[in-house]
Amino acid sequence: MSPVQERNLEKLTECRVVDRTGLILDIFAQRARSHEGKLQVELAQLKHMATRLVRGWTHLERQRGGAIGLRGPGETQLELDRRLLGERVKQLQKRMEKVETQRATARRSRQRNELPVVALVGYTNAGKSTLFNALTGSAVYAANQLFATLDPTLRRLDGLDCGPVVLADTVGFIRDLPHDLVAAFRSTLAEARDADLLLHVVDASDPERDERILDVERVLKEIGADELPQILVYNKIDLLDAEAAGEEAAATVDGHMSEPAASSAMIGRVDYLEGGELPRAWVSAVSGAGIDGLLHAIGLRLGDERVRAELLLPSDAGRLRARLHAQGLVAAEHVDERGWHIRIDAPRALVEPLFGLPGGDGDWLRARLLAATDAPTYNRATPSDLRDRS
Ligand SMILES: Nc1nc2c(ncn2[C@@H]2O[C@H](COP(=O)(O)OP(=O)(O)OP(=O)(O)O)[C@@H](O)[C@H]2O)c(=O)[nH]1
Ligand SMILES: [Mg+2]
Repeated sequence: MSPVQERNLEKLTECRVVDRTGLILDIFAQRARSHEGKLQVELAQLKHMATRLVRGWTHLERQRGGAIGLRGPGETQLELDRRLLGERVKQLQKRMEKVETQRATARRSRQRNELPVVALVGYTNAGKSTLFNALTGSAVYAANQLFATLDPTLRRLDGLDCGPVVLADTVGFIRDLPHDLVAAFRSTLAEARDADLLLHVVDASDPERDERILDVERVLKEIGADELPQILVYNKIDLLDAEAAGEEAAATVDGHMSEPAASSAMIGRVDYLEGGELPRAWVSAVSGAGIDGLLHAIGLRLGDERVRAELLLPSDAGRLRARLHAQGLVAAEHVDERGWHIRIDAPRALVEPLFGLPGGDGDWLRARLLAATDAPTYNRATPSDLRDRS
């Protein structure tokens, strides 16, 4: 090997060690399955390559012998590389925008169809896809590798107390997920950001699980999903020995428990803690322990976050009715001689902005909808109530 070759090899090796983003991207590239996932990875790789080009990553020149003929007058190899990269990046960005728009449209229509979204988030390898399978009874690719899942997978989940929901599996998080990567996977992570509930899956057998939880919280913050309702799901409890697991579960609930603490019989239970702490569920996605309890907890948690009511709008309240439709809140309606009977069933977050409507409409809605949520049956708002408000 010539000294030059040796130096290049050195540079390359060095670069693989320090280039964490590049390494992660390589893994991502091997795992991406869908069109969207592949686009995201290629885009991120090119952008990453562009930052290295600026620093003069000269061995690329030799690799791109075929492109020499494209070089414009007076253009150096570096400039050419940069231009070609820039063009490809632009092309990919345009395609990504299209895919993102499609995804956003699908998400909005799901909201309109009143299906709440429950997203599985968590550190890579925590068992999200396995849990996804256990919850939906489907077979999604799960493997003992980092980043087995790159593309979000969506399934409808029936049989919950709160009605059907959409369950979303997502890409695993890691410590210090480079900022560029968060941006690159924006549309995948948007599934988490726009969810109604997050199941934060933790590998209970991981000795570093507490740090992992903090790492995931940090990424959630970065994508603007840290304020969403969450259930902490401690998975893989089959790997904890029974006695230790019992103590663990007892320790987490010490002092705040609504039920008496017990032993390993607590495995598979759900703890509802006080003082703003997250509810915790203890499950094994592999053995199925605790899955029923988790399903029940999801139903309860989502029940809190939805507004359900029936309203009777007089036929002259067309403007308010239009607003309800535009916001995607109307689950069903029929009209008779008394007016429009409108069934509202929607996430609270979509309903609350309407409480600010002018002309008394907002106050009227607030009174009707919030009262109705405590007793989610028929709300006796009558046309005369509606006229009284002015
Ligand atoms: N023993 C045990 N292993 C589990 C359990 N859940 C998942 N695993 C294993 O953990 C590994 C990772 O599972 P995945 O479901 O692919 O993890 P993931 O969180 O989806 O990983 P990424 O998609 O890479 O983020 C696989 O080998 C699973 O079989 C569990 O409850 N018990
Ligand atoms: Mg997965």
